[in-house]
Amino acid sequence: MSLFRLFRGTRQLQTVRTTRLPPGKAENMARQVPTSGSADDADFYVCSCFFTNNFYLKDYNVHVVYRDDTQFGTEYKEIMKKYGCRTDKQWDQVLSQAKSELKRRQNLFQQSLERIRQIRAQYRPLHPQVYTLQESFFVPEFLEFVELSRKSDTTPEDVLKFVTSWPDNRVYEFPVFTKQFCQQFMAEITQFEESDLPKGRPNTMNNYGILLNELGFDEGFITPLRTDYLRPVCSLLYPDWGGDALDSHKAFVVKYKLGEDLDLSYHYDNAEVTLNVSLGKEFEEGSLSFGSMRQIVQSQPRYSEHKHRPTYGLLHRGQHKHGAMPIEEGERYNLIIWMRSSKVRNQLCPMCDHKPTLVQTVGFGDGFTRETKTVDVCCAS
Ligand SMILES: O=C(O)CCC(=O)C(=O)O
Ligand SMILES: [Fe+2]
Repeated sequence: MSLFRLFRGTRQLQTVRTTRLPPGKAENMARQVPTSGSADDADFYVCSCFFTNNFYLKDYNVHVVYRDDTQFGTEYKEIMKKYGCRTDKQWDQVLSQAKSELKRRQNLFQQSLERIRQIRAQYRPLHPQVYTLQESFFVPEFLEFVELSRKSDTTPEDVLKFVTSWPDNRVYEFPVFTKQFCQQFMAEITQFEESDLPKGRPNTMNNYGILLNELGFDEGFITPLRTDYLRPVCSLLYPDWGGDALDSHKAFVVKYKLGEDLDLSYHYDNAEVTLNVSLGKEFEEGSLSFGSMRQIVQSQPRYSEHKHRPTYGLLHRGQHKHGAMPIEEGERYNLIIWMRSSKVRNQLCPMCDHKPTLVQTVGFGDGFTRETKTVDVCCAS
């Protein structure tokens, strides 16, 4: 199997939607049915800014751009003093953190492939059935909501009856999974977390949490969840953010616990639309706080707080800035799906605000594709 397929697992295979098939059978079908060449079959890329922009300096809780030592010194030496980086020794540490972040990113894809190989060879799932999406994982309200969204004459107003909405900020909440599914899924994640196997973390702001593609969830679970269930909903709710053309994703679980990560800094996602489902376990506080859209600079942004309710999902625009407030008790696990639309991001990379410069990668990369020119047959002579 090529490295590319091993990494993404979705290039040639696609799950057929199954209704309550026995787990083993559903899994076999998911692995055998070839796709018919959908948009999701495209080759995906990262933007070259992945190797320069948005480097997170943990000690100072800031994101920086690092191109080389000279640019970095000119742009940041003075600014960083405001953040408490005052001595030469502190500056040397900052510089070395930026350089090691560059190295980490350069090695990221190769290391991820190595982890995937090792996990495939050595990990024995606790609940093999949770790797293949089945309708029994969903609550009936969610299925009804999706069913309605799939109909061609359904309007956004029709589906809003199924969600709690904050129309002024376009955040939507609705029930997604059953409690039983959430428990089994978290048990699976916990078993993996406690194993000795290597783990890829979702991003540099999270020290815990698991990348789901590495564990083998993309092919049979996240991809069909995105294409068959979330895309119809997002087509209606976010047509302006490529909701009808969400053709790749990055999916992971975040975890917060006293003594580990408690919260997540204010940020925006590298996504057009994000689904954030609260899985449990038991926790106090830890709400999601939304501010303004990335492109809008407000001196006093209005924040709105959204409480996580286990089994419920919050859907929001990726570039809607948000942060997770600290938990005060217990453990909180959330399934996060950053959904990307190449149609939107090929025009402007959300991380550098330029037309993306494509760099070959493996898997979904950051969801950019090479644009194919279309010929308008009416005008062609
Ligand atoms: O912890 C949460 O609920 C939010 C996580 C998040 O925003 C992210 O990982 O992008
Ligand atoms: Fe986020």
